[in-house]
This record gives sequence, C-alpha cells and structure tokens, in this order.
Amino acid sequence: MSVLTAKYNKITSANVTPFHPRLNHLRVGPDPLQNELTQLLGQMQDAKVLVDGKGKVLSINLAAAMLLGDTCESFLDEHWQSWLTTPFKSEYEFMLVRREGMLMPLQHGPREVVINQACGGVLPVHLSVSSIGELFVLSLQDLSDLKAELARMSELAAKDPLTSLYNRRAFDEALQRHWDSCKEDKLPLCTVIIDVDYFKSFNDMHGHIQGDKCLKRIARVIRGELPNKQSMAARYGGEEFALILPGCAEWQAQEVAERIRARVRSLEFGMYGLPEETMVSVSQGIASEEGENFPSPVAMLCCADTALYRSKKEGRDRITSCSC
Ligand SMILES: Nc1nc2c(ncn2[C@@H]2O[C@H](COP(=O)(O)OP(=O)(O)OP(=O)(O)O)[C@@H](O)[C@H]2O)c(=O)[nH]1
Repeated sequence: MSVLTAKYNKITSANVTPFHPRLNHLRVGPDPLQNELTQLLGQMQDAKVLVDGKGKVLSINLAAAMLLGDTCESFLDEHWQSWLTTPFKSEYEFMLVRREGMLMPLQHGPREVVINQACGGVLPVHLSVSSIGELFVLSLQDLSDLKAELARMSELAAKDPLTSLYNRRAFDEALQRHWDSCKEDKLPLCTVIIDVDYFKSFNDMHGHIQGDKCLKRIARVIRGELPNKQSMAARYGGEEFALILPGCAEWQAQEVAERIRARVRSLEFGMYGLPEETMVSVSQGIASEEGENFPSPVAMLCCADTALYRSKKEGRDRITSCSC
C-alpha cells in the first residue's frame, strides 16, 4: 500500500462506502499514479473524473457517472470537454491548447459551467480542475438544487407579500430594462399608475383586514387584465399599483385601463360580510413612449403620476393620458 493510499484509508476508514470495482470503474494500467488516483476516486463520495493531458477520461467514479447520467464504463475514453455546453466547451479547448504551449497550467478552483447529461438534460455544476503530475482530477458539484433555491429566493424578494404582484424595486428595474429594449426594437412602451380612490375611508369604515382583502382582489383584477406575458403589474405603494406594457400603443393601454376600471367598479363585497352597496373605484394615469416623448423612464413615470393626479382632481374613477 502506498503512502498516499495509506493516508487516505486512515482518513476515510471510519465511515465510507467501500470501494466497489463493479460500481466504480477501475482501470489498472502501467502508470502507478493513475492506478492510485483511480483507487482514491473510487472511494470518494463526491463526483470525480480522472483525465489525461488531452482531456481523455481514464477513470470516473460512481458519483460522477450518476451526475452525468450513465454508467461509469460509458464515459471512459471520451473527452470530457465534449460534456460541456457552449460557450464553456470552446473556452476549455482554448485553455488546453494554451497549456500545451506551456503558457499556463490548467488548474482552477470551483467555477460554474453547464454540462450536457447523457439523458439529454443540462446541469449547472461547479467544476474544479486539479493538476497532479501529467494527469488531472476534475471535481463536479451539482448546483441545480442551489440554483432552484436561489431562483425561489429572488422571486420572493421581487414580490409583494400581500398581493403577490411584483414590488416597487422589481418594477423599477423592469421599467429600465423594458425602456432599453423597446428603444432598441423601436417598439412603443406604456406605463399606467392605478390608485384606489378614498381608500382611507374604506379602511376607516371596514377595518384594515377588509382593506387588505380589497387590495388583494384589486390586484387579482389587475393581473387578469395584463395583455401579454411581457407586461408586468406591481404594487407600487400602499394602495397604488403600476403597470409596464411593452409593445403597447397608448390606445391599447387605455383599453387595458378601462377594463381594470370597469371590473374594479363591479367588485361586490356583500359575500365578504360588508354592506351590499360597498363599492371601490380606481383612478389611473397613463404615459406612453413612442419616439422621443421622454428623456428617461423616470420622466415617463412622473408624467403618468401627473395624469393620475388629474384623474383624482376631475372626480376619480377615471383614466387620464399624459399630455407631454
Ligand atoms: N388595509 C390596508 N390599507 C393600506 C395599506 N397600504 C396603505 N393603506 C391605506 O391606504 C390609505 C391611503 O389613503 P390616502 O393616501 O389618504 O388616499 P385615499 O384615501 O385613497 O384618497 P385618494 O387617493 O385621494 O382617493 C391610508 O389609509 C393607508 O393606511 C395596506 O397594505 N393595507
């Protein structure tokens, strides 16, 4: 037993799955280092692949084969770069060529890449490359659970907990994004600000819990009237909502606003224990960017806000378009 193996056995003898030649591919060859590394990789619980200087797979342990989606044997003699998706594949091939010119060693810590699985799926992984003599050990760590959790957390961070619409921060970011892409694609862009009328009175009369339920119902109406997938609805403040309507001309935004106005006006509250005659309404302001109306998305939003103010002033339950 070599010093290396003896050391490793000592560390892992406590509680590891024993190396199993039928499950882990052990290829005994003339190179003692290769044999020893193969033995070690076979005992490791995380995904490891042993490759030569050209990237040819000499040995792969069970965890790596499972991650890649086939048996250990099926990956032997493949070039591991072929598992990578673009642009990672060409990047690594370039690194190999540079290494052959002795300009740099091919060795690095965890780096995110995306690999093709044998079953046809793609998997984000952390890839580390360790150079040992003339050989290389690749370590792969599945990032899919982490990525899914991260996506869930960013979705949560972008949403208003009461209405599940996007929050103001997400709205402001999206507005800038849509502003840029609509400018580039020469498409119109509209924003609508929607404010609940006399909501303080509603709260005072029916209490905050009923007020919350009312906001949720209005949010549902607004979400239901979004004209397409690119459109976005947000809760912009307490009883204020805002829409981004990319690709919509002003007349289309007016149609959306009118449907929202009519549906909010016809909401019934009797079934929620409130007097039958309870009604709510919303006032709205629209601003549209087609050509060069505004210097920035903030200027457009200010104009929609001014239009909303006019809707309030002129009697509420109405829609005003910004006359910039
Ligand atoms: N229930 C509830 N009320 C809220 C929430 N956020 C803001 N509000 C209430 O919304 C009300 C807004 O009042 P005002 O700004 O005076 O506006 P308004 O009464 O709607 O009057 P106009 O906008 O002028 O028609 C306040 O009473 C806030 O407490 C919320 O999350 N839940």
